[in-house]
Amino acid sequence: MKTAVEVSNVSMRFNLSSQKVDNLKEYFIKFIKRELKYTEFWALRNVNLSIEKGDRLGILGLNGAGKSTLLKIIAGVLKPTEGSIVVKGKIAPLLELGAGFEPEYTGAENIYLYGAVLGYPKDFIAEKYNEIIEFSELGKFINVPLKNYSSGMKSRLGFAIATIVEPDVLILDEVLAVGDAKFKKKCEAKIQSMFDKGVTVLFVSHSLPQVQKICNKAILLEKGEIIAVGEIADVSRIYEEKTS
Ligand SMILES: Nc1ncnc2c1ncn2[C@@H]1O[C@H](COP(=O)(O)OP(=O)(O)OP(=O)(O)O)[C@@H](O)[C@H]1O
Repeated sequence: MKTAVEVSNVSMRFNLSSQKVDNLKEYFIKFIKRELKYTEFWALRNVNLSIEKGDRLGILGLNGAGKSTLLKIIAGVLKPTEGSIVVKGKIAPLLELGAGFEPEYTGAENIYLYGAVLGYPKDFIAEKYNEIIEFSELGKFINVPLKNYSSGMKSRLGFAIATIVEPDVLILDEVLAVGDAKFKKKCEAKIQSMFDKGVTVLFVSHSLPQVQKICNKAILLEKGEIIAVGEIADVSRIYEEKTS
């Protein structure tokens, strides 16, 4: 079996501001006077994980357990405080669609911008440009600034750009919003076709039935630490015990 994703000793620290700063001026004054106080908070602690090629891994855990933080680190959106990540092949992070969009630029311009954020070369985006527009069904709105899009339109464009590669690793969030029911169906069909090709999947969800339907393996996170890892049936049992 080949490894698709290797997470080694990953820890993530956030500095939680423990006081209210009302404006930028106040922030700078407090900053210079060294009056800013932070509480250190470790959202992930010493996470080690090896995901085999073709595995579909569910990430389970209560609110605040660190699930999204782990996915963002694997997707390269967040840099871990400690540890390292290796991802083999192309990755399609379907997390916060369009988080890298620029509101003042048109949809067409954002295809290049967001494509660059996802690490696609310019030539590749140019080649796939029409396909992206076609999938997004934005028609003439593609030349309108993003600030005039509805949230559904933004996520449609985000999905169309993020799935233009044939990914080796697909990162999915249960709460992924991709527009109306009709467009959602089209996205689900696209995701299913990636599943059929044997893509490696990382899936975050609070719905155990949904995780059981999609995944063969799972991990259970608690307060930033992995407390169970293995076959979906075994981890489900532990998760049910914890949540009942
Ligand atoms: N940018 C940030 N700054 C400070 N704290 C953060 C930041 N992002 C996440 N956290 C904290 O890290 C912890 C883990 O958050 P994360 O979003 O990974 O949890 P989760 O398991 O995905 O939760 P949920 O099920 O509620 O979506 C939380 O306590 C959260 O408050």
